[in-house]
Amino acid sequence: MKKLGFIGTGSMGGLIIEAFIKGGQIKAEHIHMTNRTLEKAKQLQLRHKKTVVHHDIYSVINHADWIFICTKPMEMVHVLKDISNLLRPDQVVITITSPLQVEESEQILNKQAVVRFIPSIVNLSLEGPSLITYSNRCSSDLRDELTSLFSSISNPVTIDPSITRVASDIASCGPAFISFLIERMIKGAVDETKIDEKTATIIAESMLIGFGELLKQKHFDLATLRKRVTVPGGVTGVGLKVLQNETGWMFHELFRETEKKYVEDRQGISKQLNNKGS
Ligand SMILES: NC(=O)C1=CN([C@@H]2O[C@H](COP(=O)(O)OP(=O)(O)OC[C@H]3O[C@@H](n4cnc5c(N)ncnc54)[C@H](O)[C@@H]3O)[C@@H](O)[C@H]2O)C=CC1
Ligand SMILES: O=C(O)[C@@H]1CCC=N1
Repeated sequence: MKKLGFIGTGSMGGLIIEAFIKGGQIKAEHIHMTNRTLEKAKQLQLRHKKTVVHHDIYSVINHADWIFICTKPMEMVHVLKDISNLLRPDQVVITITSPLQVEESEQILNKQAVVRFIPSIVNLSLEGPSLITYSNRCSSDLRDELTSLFSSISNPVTIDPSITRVASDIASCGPAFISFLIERMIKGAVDETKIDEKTATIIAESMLIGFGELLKQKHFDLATLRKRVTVPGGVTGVGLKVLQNETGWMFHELFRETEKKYVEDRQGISKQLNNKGS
């Protein structure tokens, strides 16, 4: 059984570890992890006693076959440069951030195969998308093995690098965007009617769970679902008209802005790649 290494056990690193253990393909004792603030990794170990906490990244790579780098994008290049001469050729490096392309990680490393696995917070429920890009160094057997691992916690979608930003906006930022919109729905309801926040939140969260389950059970696609709810001459139509007017080009603007941020992040990464010393 493969041993997994984790460099960075913050929000996402920690969540992926939890999900892999819950998914059942990986045993806790096969998880080797470290974090800059070691306490974070130790906290995770309190919940999964058999996981192994290491004091530094070098010890993690000594013990693991597949190594997940779960730091912020700008820290990722430093970590890759740090470990590049210590990795065995058969080890596999898995990055989880969108601004760094697999070819760029390969340039830093020597012979190792690189995979980009962009998770989503929803993967903690062993559901939802993850976005996968395999580098050319990945054999078809390795791709199969990794796809099987990723499938244990998500629905892996292989993406072309050209759609990385928008795919990640939908898959990974999407839960935050949807949460925000639902929070706005609750606030509107509380401000404009007699409902209290707690009741509105209970109803909204319950509606969302049912909504996800309907899609999962493939009763409807989004458009059919909307049409079924919109009784001719009823209230939904009135509400939808408001949404149509108010949302306008909102999401167009959102995707333009995230693209700008992506370009900035890519420039930051390029600078680091060209800076041979660090
Ligand atoms: N939060 C999310 O929903 C998603 C995040 N991502 C990606 O996940 C990555 C991590 O994001 P978060 O977990 O939210 O950030 P975070 O800040 O919670 O976690 C990063 C962790 O890496 C540790 N770290 C940094 N440098 C280190 C080093 N040299 N050695 C050991 N540990 C080190 C930090 O101490 C921190 O705990 C980012 O690159 C982000 O783009 C991808 C998809 C979704
Ligand atoms: O906010 C971020 O930058 C990360 C990337 C995808 C989701 N969260």
